[in-house]
Amino acid sequence: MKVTKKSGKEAVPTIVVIFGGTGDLTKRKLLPAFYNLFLAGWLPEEFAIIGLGRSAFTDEKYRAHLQEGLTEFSRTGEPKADIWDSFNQKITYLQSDIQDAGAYKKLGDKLDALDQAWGLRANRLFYLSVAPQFIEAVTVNLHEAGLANEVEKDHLIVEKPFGKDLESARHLNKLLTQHFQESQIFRIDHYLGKETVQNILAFRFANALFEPLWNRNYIDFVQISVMEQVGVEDRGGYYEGAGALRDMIQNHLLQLMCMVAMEPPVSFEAEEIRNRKADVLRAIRPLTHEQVTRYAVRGQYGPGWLQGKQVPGYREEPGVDAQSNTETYAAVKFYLDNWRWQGVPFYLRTGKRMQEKTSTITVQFRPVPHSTFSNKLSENLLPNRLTINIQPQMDIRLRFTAKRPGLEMELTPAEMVFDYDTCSTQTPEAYETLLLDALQGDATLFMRSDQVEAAWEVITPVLETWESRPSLEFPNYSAGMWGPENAEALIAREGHTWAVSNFYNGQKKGK
Ligand SMILES: NC(=O)C1=CN([C@@H]2O[C@H](COP(=O)(O)OP(=O)(O)OC[C@H]3O[C@@H](n4cnc5c(N)ncnc54)[C@H](OP(=O)(O)O)[C@@H]3O)[C@@H](O)[C@H]2O)C=CC1
Ligand SMILES: O=C1O[C@H](COP(=O)(O)O)[C@@H](O)[C@H](O)[C@H]1O
Repeated sequence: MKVTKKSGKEAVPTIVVIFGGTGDLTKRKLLPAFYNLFLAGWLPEEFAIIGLGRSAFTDEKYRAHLQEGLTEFSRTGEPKADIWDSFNQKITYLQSDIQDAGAYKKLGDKLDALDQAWGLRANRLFYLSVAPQFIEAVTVNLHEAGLANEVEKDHLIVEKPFGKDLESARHLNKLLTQHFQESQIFRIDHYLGKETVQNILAFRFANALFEPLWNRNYIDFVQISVMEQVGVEDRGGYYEGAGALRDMIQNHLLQLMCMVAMEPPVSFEAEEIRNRKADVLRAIRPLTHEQVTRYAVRGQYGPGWLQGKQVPGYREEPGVDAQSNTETYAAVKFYLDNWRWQGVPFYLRTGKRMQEKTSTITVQFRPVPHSTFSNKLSENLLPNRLTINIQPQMDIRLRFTAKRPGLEMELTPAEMVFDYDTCSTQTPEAYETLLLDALQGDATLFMRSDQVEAAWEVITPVLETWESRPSLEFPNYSAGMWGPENAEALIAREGHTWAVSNFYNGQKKGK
């Protein structure tokens, strides 16, 4: 077994209990992540997974069900028979209803039996891969059954959505902290586990080159775009009550903004990193309801064409109201009231059914203060720009201006690139990183209660304004476009334009 990337600690003997063990997330993400950690030698010898659900499975049938998911969804593909055979012996199933206190007695017996067999008290990681309405039942029952009493050893992972507004998030935090210490609770935001997202910390704080420029004196604006090609798929029921602002901006995009805007941490300790990120959220200038129309834009996709195929509009998707007011696109401009970022706009946008899938952070530097070159030559003089391509293209590229080789003085944009494709190591999935951190008790990449609440506070004026004024324009963009037209106006007001991914599938795509 290997030691951790951060502290040099080994993952200690652990039993993972998955509430929602028969659900989609377990099959699609959690089990493949645990399997790949096993494959790569990260799991301890004493390791077990207990899946829970109401569905009737024997241990054998449950393992076969998970194996199907592994074959379909794991980045390493179909598991090799001998490796799967040794891994699947670690998995058992407990048919039970979350709300039935008696089930926790049976769970306790299973946990004790494993501890006895191993001759130690293993750590316990309870994964709440269930709808939020079950959080109360799980926490109360775990507490009353005394199954998670060891603060240092027992942890809880809580999935999104973490509330649907500030009030419900506060309520959830209260429920959780009634029975658990904050240090035991890992609130997951899978974007923080993405390889390219973690690299923002390395890029910023392991290089002396960029930090002196990383402020209002040199940076013109920052854009964070998470564009998806998929529509709402079969999640209409959930998405109708969410929308792009709650589903993506409240969590993933604001977390990305924190990574870009945070002050240098003193150490790589979880609390230090999380404090610096919370500072960013607290510094975001609150929007008034009047400002929302100028600072935020919403959209909803209508029918359109994607990759040569006709696709339905959002209102035609299963589980969606024919008059739905839910936004599938959101763009917001934020300012930070602190010394570093005063006056620098941060543009955040996300949408479904976009022309391409591309998640990108663009940091645009100010233009040169005076052009040494003639007007004609300066036409090619673009401001420096740092682009962090998060997915699917994974790279960091810095645009600068160079002399085109030749006898004449001609300027041309050029790039310095760190391309993940050139690395020999396979990129782990976000859930692999996050689950390994959780196994090692490292909360750095998880959300603390104050961060979650601060993020809800930031978007509350937008949520309230949009909910109180249904859009009369929806649908206002066709599937396969880049979102509604007024998203261009939002940024054009400051003389800026949205950056399109300039490198995709190996093809250069304009400036
Ligand atoms: N799927 C995904 O890709 C993502 C999911 N999430 C979040 O993860 C959580 C789980 O999502 P997902 O797996 O998709 O949901 P599913 O609807 O696929 O699964 C729900 C799970 O909850 C279990 N369950 C429901 N009621 C009970 C009960 N009374 N007692 C015991 N078990 C119960 C079901 O088991 P059974 O039917 O056997 O009783 C099933 O295992 C949600 O909070 C979701 O928002 C977050 C990001 C992505
Ligand atoms: O949390 C969510 O994220 C996905 C996008 O995740 P990605 O890793 O594929 O970029 C989004 O589709 C979903 O609506 C949202 O709930």
